[in-house]
Amino acid sequence: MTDSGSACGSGCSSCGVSGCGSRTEEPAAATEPQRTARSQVKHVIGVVSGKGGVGKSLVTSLLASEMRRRGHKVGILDADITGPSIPKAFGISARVSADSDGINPSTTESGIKVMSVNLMLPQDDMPVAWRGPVITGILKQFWEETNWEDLDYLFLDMPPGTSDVFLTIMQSFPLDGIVTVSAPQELVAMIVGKAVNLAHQMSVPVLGLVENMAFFKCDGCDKEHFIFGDPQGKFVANRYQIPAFATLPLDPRFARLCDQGKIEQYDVEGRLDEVIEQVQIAARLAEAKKAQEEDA
Ligand SMILES: Nc1ncnc2c1ncn2[C@@H]1O[C@H](COP(=O)(O)OP(=O)(O)OP(=O)(O)O)[C@@H](O)[C@H]1O
Repeated sequence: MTDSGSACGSGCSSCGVSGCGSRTEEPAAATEPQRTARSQVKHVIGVVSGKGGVGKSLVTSLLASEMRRRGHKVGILDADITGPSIPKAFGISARVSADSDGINPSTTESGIKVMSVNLMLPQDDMPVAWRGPVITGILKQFWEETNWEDLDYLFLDMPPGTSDVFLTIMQSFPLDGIVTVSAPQELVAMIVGKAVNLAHQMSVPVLGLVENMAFFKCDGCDKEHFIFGDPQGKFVANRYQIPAFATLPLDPRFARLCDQGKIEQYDVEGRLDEVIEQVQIAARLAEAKKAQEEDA
């Protein structure tokens, strides 16, 4: 059992929960090196949600677009293998190509590099009915063999929930931290707590919480309507000591721009600034730690 007893699957060799008194084997190395010579990814940030359909892919797309707008070199790895929605949101249909050096990702209009299983399938409505071990193998291959070139930030659109695929990503990708996405119902807030607790147990920093669909702004009266109930995000962020908090409105333009493949055009009007600041702080901390290790 773990300290809390909540995340134990008895698989000591594959479990990443730190501080477990029952561990008999150390987990696999936390970071696999990238094999392709054409990749230099500086920082990896996961975007997670305890529950499906709350807007995790949307938040991944908005964070990546905003970082790109600020001049960073950005990539997205669509790790939601069974429900990949990133290519559609950015209007990418060109299949990825491969050469002897590795897989070449597709590029969005503003220059974000994207790798997704949907960019390898002959048709984008072809289902992916693979079990966990196959999916985790593919994700590792995407990480190790994609020619990302130089990237400042790689965002991972993680699968929803806390499945075995989620656990593998938390263990085997060199994450600087995660951003978690929730919606304003109590149920969602409770499930966010599970993902956050798991991240804490695995020693992955939780950098920010984005409460999506927090309110709807009416054209007629310009008033904010809390149609899904009272916002929970601020309370959840305080409770789990998450340093940054942001809200996004329920906005039909999101769905429209995603459908049109033009999500890069959405202006978040500074709503994600606090979260982005924490991402940049985590990046600086990781760089300082790396420099220290190299000096030692
Ligand atoms: N704030 C919002 N306003 C309007 N539509 C939204 C909003 N957030 C998300 N949507 C729409 O809801 C749908 C689901 O969003 P999204 O794919 O980002 O969720 P998800 O959490 O990644 O889902 P899954 O867990 O299934 O991967 C999309 O069509 C998206 O355009």
